[in-house]
Amino acid sequence: MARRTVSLVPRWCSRVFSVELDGAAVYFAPREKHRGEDAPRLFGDARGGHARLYSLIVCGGDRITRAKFHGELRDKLLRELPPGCDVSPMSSFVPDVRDSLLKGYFLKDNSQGSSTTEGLLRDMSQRDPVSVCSYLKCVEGQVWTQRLWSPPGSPEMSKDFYVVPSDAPECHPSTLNIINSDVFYSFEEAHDVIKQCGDIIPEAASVLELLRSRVEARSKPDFPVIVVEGLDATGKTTLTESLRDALGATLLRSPPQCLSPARARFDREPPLIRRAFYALGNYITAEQIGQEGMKKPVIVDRFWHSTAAYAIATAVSGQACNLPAEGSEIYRWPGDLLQPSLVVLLTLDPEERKTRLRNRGQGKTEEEEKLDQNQLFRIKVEKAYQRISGPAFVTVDASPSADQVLQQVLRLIRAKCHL
Ligand SMILES: Nc1ncnc2c1ncn2[C@@H]1O[C@H](COP(=O)(O)OP(=O)(O)OP(=O)(O)O)[C@@H](O)[C@H]1O
Ligand SMILES: Nc1ccn([C@H]2C[C@H](O)[C@@H](COP(=O)(O)O)O2)c(=O)n1
Repeated sequence: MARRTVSLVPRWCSRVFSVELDGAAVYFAPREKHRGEDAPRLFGDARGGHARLYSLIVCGGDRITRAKFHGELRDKLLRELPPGCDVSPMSSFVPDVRDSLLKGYFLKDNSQGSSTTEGLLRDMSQRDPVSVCSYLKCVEGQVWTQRLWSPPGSPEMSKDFYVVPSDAPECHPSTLNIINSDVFYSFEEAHDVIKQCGDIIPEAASVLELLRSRVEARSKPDFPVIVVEGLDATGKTTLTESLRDALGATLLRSPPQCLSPARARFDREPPLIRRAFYALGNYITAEQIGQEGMKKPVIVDRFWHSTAAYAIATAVSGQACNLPAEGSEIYRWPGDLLQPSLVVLLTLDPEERKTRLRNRGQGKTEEEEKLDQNQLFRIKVEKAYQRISGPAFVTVDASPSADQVLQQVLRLIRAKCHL
């Protein structure tokens, strides 16, 4: 992936657009010249050619504003658009160029009359960090143009571009902005995001306060550090508590207890802010590991694998093959984060996991709910877990009895950590 960073003032004709329909992406590009290609069916399918089509791309403003607005935009559209409007996720990007992804929505307006939609678009284009384009069928056949939208009656100054189909890029567009927007590879990068949120999220101050006295764990702990990972209800709590007792170890968690009061608030925030919060949680836990690991073995319930794998699986839309391939820099371990001696990933047949969830009968977080319903998301989380590089990593089948799983993991720890 090229490292060039692209300006946020979009030059549409250097970009490709992608609209997601039923989990598959349709790619097209606005170009100055028309080379005889038909526009993608996305345009031709508009009812009798009479639907009004728009793209709304979030751009301008700082990254916190953009992230917050993108999170709110879909709700706003669904709430305020008249019946007969379809809204699909959309993005605009420069193929294979990092940080070039801008997110938004494609709007197909089949409603009677255009005043409600146009009123909403006018307000948004004047007030919000969003760029609105409209699409027009220009001649017979399937030739469409894209134009920066302006409210009816305003002097039209923008240029028309032909809409031509475009090939799928080598890197899936949703992977272009993952680095330091969904996954953070240093304390500083995550810290900067939470610092920038101080004005809008009161809880940010308490998180920053906890980090003020942070001492970076510089030396390797004397005792082994074993992280247990896995989807919810795979048996992490059961296993980590048994390991603590069997090894006389300290049991820690990420995010640590001290972040619990702020967690629910950050869980409601868009990925940029939410993932920065979890990333910082790992640094606080790392500090605790540094201290406890000088006295006895340390067992950790979730750590950086969880932060990265859930973030990547959420950011990458569509099929699991859209995930970056093994070896991608997206899966690298942060250079300034303590590496455990061993990471144990518990895997479980989805049906057995559901049975355990049902039997446990506790409330679920929104992300757990999504995991349960969405087989594809679960596959993406598991694949991402397995591709993360850095510390020694082993997968353990968690379907045998709790004691059998414990014995198996103890054997692995003894073999790999010389305990
Ligand atoms: N090996 C096992 N065999 C059968 N049931 C198990 C086993 N391990 C754990 N359980 C049961 O499965 C349920 C989920 O286990 P546990 O709470 O340890 O999972 P978890 O991974 O910590 O979940 P979460 O991440 O959601 O907190 C519990 O009711 C637990 O008693
Ligand atoms: N170190 C961590 C721990 C958790 N998360 C996120 C990932 C999921 O959204 C959720 C799962 O946690 P649980 O419900 O099992 O407490 O929290 C993370 O990103 N990093």
